[in-house]
Parts: sequence; structure tokens; C-alpha cells
Amino acid sequence: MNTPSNSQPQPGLPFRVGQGYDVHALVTGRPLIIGGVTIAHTHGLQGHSDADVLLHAVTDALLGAAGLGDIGRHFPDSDPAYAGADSRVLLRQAYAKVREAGWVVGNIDATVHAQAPKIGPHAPAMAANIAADLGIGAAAVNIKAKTNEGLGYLGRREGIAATVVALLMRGA
Ligand SMILES: Nc1ccn([C@@H]2O[C@H](COP(=O)(O)O)[C@@H](O)[C@H]2O)c(=O)n1
Ligand SMILES: C[C@@]1(CO)OP(=O)(O)OP(=O)(O)OC[C@H]1O
Repeated sequence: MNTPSNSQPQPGLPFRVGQGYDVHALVTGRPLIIGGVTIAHTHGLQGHSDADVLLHAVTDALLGAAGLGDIGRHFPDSDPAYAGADSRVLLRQAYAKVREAGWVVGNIDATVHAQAPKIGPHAPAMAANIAADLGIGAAAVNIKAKTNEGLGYLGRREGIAATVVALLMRGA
């Protein structure tokens, strides 16, 4: 009997869910890029790539739902090719692999955990970027934001985190 690989659609299972999480440190001298939007701020996120914490969590949610591992497996942070990489390009490449495995995204729900700056005013632009990269309507992408109520490293503005849930459906 053939055993389907973990990334193949399972018979009788039309949906799969995935979750993604990422966190990056806030430092001076870097731009703050979240969801493909550059936000004017005193600090930016540190990382090998452009450190787009939201797009990394979206990418991991999609890869996870498809059973394709995680972002570091596909785009290692030890590879100079990804130094300063545009995370929108990585998201598009990851989603192409998800599509090749037989899945299309249904919807994305995300939370950005940032004591500052305010994310709400930028959320529509972030959703539009993600939707464009995935080839879906912006209504299928929901971006929320929370402070950390001043608690812990997020509350002390030492970093910004993102958590994401993605639903995949069998591809057409
Ligand atoms: N970086 C952030 C954090 C929060 N918001 C918005 O404020 C609301 C209240 O946040 P609490 O953490 O105090 O519950 C939240 O629901 C967001 O609408 C934001 O825009 N940016
Ligand atoms: C995006 C990648 C690309 O090299 O690097 P970083 O920007 O450091 O981001 P992270 O979320 O820590 O890990 C994933 C990496 O693969």
C-alpha cells in the first residue's frame, strides 16, 4: 500500500490548518517592516532577512498546514542568499510549494504582538500585501494587534512577535 507523503492531500480530508509564530528583536539602525509595510519608528527588527516578523509567521502557518516543515528549512538563515531578503519573495516562494503539494489558502488570521508602534492604521495595507502575494482577496486576510500590557520582553519593547493561523483547502 502506498503511504502518501506528509505534504500530500489525505483522502477525505479537504481542509488542513497550520499555525505560525515568530519573534524578532527591536534594534536601532534597522527599518521596521511588518507585513511588507515600512513603518516609521525609532527601532527596526533584527534578522538575517528583512526580519518581517508577520510574513515569517504567515509563511510558517502555510508550510505547517501543508506538512512542509518551516521557513528555516526552506530558507536557511545560514545561507547568504537570504541576507537582507524581501520576506514577500520568501512568502510567494513558500506558497508556490504549498500549491504544488495540492493546497490553496482559505483564510489567514494574524496577531501582531507589539507594545509599539500602533499597528492598526497599517493593518489594511499589510492584509493587502499578504493577499496579493497569495493571490486571494484581502477579505481573506485578517490582521489584529495587541500590546503586551507592558509585560515581559514584548512589553519592554525589546521585540515584536506575530502569531498566525492559516486554513488550507484542497487545490482546484
Ligand atoms: N501595537 C498595537 C497594539 C494594539 N493595537 C490596537 O489597540 C487595541 C488594544 O490593545 P491592547 O493590547 O491594549 O488590548 C488592539 O485591539 C488593537 O486594535 C494596535 O493597533 N497596535
Ligand atoms: C527568514 C530567514 C531567512 O534566512 O531569516 P531571519 O530573517 O533571521 O528570520 P527567522 O524568522 O529568524 O528565520 C527564518 C530564516 O530562514
